[in-house]
Amino acid sequence: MSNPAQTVHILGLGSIGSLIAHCLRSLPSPPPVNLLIHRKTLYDELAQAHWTLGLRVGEDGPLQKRGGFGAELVPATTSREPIQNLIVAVKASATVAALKPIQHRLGPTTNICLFQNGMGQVEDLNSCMFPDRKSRPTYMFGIMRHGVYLRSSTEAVLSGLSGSASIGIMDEDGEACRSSRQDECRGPGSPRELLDVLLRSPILRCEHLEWKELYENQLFKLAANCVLNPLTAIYDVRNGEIKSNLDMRPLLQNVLEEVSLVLQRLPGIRELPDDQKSRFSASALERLTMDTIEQTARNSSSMREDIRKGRMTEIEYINGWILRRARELQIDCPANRDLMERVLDISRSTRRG
Ligand SMILES: CC(C)(CO)C(=O)C(=O)O
Repeated sequence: MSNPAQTVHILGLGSIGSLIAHCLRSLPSPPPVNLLIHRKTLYDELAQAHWTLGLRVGEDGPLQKRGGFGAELVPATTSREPIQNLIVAVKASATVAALKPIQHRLGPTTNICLFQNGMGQVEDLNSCMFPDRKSRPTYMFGIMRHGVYLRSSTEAVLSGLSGSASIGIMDEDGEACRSSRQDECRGPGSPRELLDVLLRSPILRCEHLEWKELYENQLFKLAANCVLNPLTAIYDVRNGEIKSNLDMRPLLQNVLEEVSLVLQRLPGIRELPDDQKSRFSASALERLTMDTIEQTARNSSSMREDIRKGRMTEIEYINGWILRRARELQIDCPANRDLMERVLDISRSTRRG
């Protein structure tokens, strides 16, 4: 990917966006990486850091700096250059607002890879920005299982190397690139080319999953986020403390029991044979969540960080998404509702204060 048309644009420089930007610029013969920045203060801070981003592996690991980034201040940019590859790492709730100013640069040949927590963003993008099927970009999804947080706007901390990521490609029907379209999927500027670049990073440890498997993994990650994110935000603790805190265990189990009831009734899951559906049982989700807690024990979750920094959280795309599906399926989910309300209350008071 040395052709400037193959530039990877990154929208959102929180912990995930910074990690991906850093990993891409760490590759041998790295692709051009262009940072699309909304906040003038962040743009100025990066300019002061001579357009470098730092990453520490482990809290006390050495600071590894990477540079050579392009950058555009999005609201002010006059560029009309079409965007071929876009990685979206803004908060789920900010997706449409963040993409609107660059809408004229996106089209059916754009590859948009969403590296976000939560579910429902593609539905939002399609209804608000791409109502016409023919104008829609190719969507890819990334699931991030790394524990990573920002120590400052130009320094990310990866809590360890035990995390991993998964990526998959949807076609316009919501299915993976079919085998008959593999060539189309692999050509220059194709989603597969973007995927191959991401797969090369030894730190990201990305695996490629077919759509069905990716969708299931999104739901597993969502289940873990439904407990980990709100609990760490409400109790103001690091991820690992959930495991040792016995008070939180019953709450965790109640939330996952409701999540399990909802997930098992979703299209694509409810048709599965019983032995495969059992991967969505409450006890299976609890085991997966415990694994995530262990792998990211030293991390401060994104929701806890949002609350501490007085920013909006993604709760409506995590527990909120479960509650919307539950309403359609007429399943009562009091534990999820309660967690969401508590996070919204704390968020309102910290954002006011
Ligand atoms: C995996 C986990 C829970 C890591 O903290 C995360 O996704 C987050 O913080 O949002």
